[in-house]
Amino acid sequence: MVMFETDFNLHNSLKQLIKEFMETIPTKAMIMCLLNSNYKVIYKHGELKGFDSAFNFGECLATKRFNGVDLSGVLRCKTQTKEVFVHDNRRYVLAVAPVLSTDGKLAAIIMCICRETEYSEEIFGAMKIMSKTVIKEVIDIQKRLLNNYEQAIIKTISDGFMAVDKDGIIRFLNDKAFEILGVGPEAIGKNLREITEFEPELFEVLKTGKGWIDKEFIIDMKSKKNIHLLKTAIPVLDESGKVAAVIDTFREIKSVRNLVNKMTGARACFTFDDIIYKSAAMDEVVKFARKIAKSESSVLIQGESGTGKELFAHAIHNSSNRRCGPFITIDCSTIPHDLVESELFGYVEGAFTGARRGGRPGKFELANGGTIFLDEIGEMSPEIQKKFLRVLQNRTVTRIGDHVPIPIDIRVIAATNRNLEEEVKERNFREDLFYRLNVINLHIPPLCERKEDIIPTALYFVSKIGEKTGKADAIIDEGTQKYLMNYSWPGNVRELKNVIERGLNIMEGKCLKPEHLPKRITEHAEENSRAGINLVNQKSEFNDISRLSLEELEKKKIFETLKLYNWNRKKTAEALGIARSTLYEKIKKYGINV
Ligand SMILES: Nc1ncnc2c1ncn2[C@@H]1O[C@H](COP(=O)(O)OP(=O)(O)OP(=O)(O)O)[C@@H](O)[C@H]1O
Repeated sequence: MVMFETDFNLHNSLKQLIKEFMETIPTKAMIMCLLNSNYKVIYKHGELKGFDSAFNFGECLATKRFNGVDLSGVLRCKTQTKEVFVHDNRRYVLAVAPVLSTDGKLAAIIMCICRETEYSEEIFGAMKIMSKTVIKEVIDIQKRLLNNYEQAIIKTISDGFMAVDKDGIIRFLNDKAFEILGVGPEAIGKNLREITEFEPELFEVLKTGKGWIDKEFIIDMKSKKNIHLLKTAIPVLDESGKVAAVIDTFREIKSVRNLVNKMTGARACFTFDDIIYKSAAMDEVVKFARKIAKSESSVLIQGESGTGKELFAHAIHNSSNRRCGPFITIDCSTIPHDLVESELFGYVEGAFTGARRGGRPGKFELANGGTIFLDEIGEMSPEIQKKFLRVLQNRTVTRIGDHVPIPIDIRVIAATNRNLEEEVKERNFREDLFYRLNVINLHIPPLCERKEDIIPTALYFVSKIGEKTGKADAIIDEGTQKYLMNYSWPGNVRELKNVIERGLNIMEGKCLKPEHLPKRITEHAEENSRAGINLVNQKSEFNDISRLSLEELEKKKIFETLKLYNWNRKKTAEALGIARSTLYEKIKKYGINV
């Protein structure tokens, strides 16, 4: 861009000068033109009989000859020259003044052709002045431009910027570099070794001329310890190809991570406003979660699959003081066993004097300054549980292959649909880890225990999912609502969401009807009514919800087992592990039609 502007300025200035000069010349028998560095005529002033028509300087000069005059010498020597030549039995003077840029390259050519009788040394002198004046002017512009650009770039880049000369003397530091390295302007002029606690690898670059791009370092400065950086070092060579300086740009890894998190979506998307409920049970859970969101303590969220554990984890993070930090999710059930360690703790590539070069950070490091959400924590292997406990105790992680702990500042939210207390009893889950995680416990009740939430949540999904398909104002008819209420929702809110999405996809009008529901829901309701279970009409949902739901579950279990064993009571009693007489009593109690 700078070059383009420079050429543009150069050519414009030259055109102007040629024009002004030609206007002062009384003779008409003269042409002065400007050629670019590819020998193409870009400007022509004046007239010369016999040369005007079909006169193509570009072509002539492409062969570096003009009317038999060999110009290659002039252009090669890059000095101003003139020759006399004959055209149509007349003698002409051809004068050429190359315009050279600062690095000695051909930037343009001023060329003049005139009858020998019209020629004067002033013309030649003027051409010389033109080429010199302009180039000086342009160089000044170029310098000014470059200076402005450089300053603007260096000032505005969010990276630290350091220039070190061939002896390792710091020649330049920008404001960001002062901030990151914890040094002041007095560092300029000092040897790099004086401000670091190790032999800086930049000396290697000065020695070998080999730089690097985006390498990770943890460095200790005299003024500041443990700076975790991503660095790029570019050697600057002099004319003879020797390393004259190194330009070192760097940024703090936390800012790199913030950027990565932003780009890769390692953010919590939901807030408490996204949690839909009407039930008193859920109201209590949400109120409690809002209260503990600001705390720094670990949270263990328990609940069946699809009840919204992840949703709560997002909402807690977004209401916490860490909301601007990363939110990193680890699904402990899906990371391949042999990758768990490197995923969680990261690894190093190799170590070298003073500074440590990193391989890849683990999820704990990525979560630094934010929240780590460990989903399905119950699936974590005992070996990893042990290592994880150490991270929580020491608040540091050590990358695989390294021995230096990296301090981390994270809040842990874990979730499971297992009964973790039972897992502890069964020795599948470490007790010490359980207590560390279970500082705050949140239990999300299954959807079947909070029937008042079914319809509001279903309507919410209609408007949310319907937005994309133009069915946001669809209604759920009464019959459909009854089916939804009578179903037991083993997949909880996730299942409800899927059912609504499916229904919206297959329905044609504006009303979600029973035929738009999956068979398992309508059949289930019919079975329930055959079993004498009518969940919708149960009046006392509020009075003693836990007792009623237990009974309801028992009734359902007996009905399903009877159905499974083709209404054979002996087999059913055996399968349920109860006496046949007890089974008869229950069938009678619950009014099941067998
Ligand atoms: N109360 C709610 N209001 C609105 N949407 C909800 C609610 N509860 C759950 N959802 C939605 O249901 C789906 C499942 O929720 P989520 O993934 O949080 O459940 P989970 O308990 O973490 O499931 P799993 O144990 O299988 O990981 C998500 O799309 C979520 O947004």
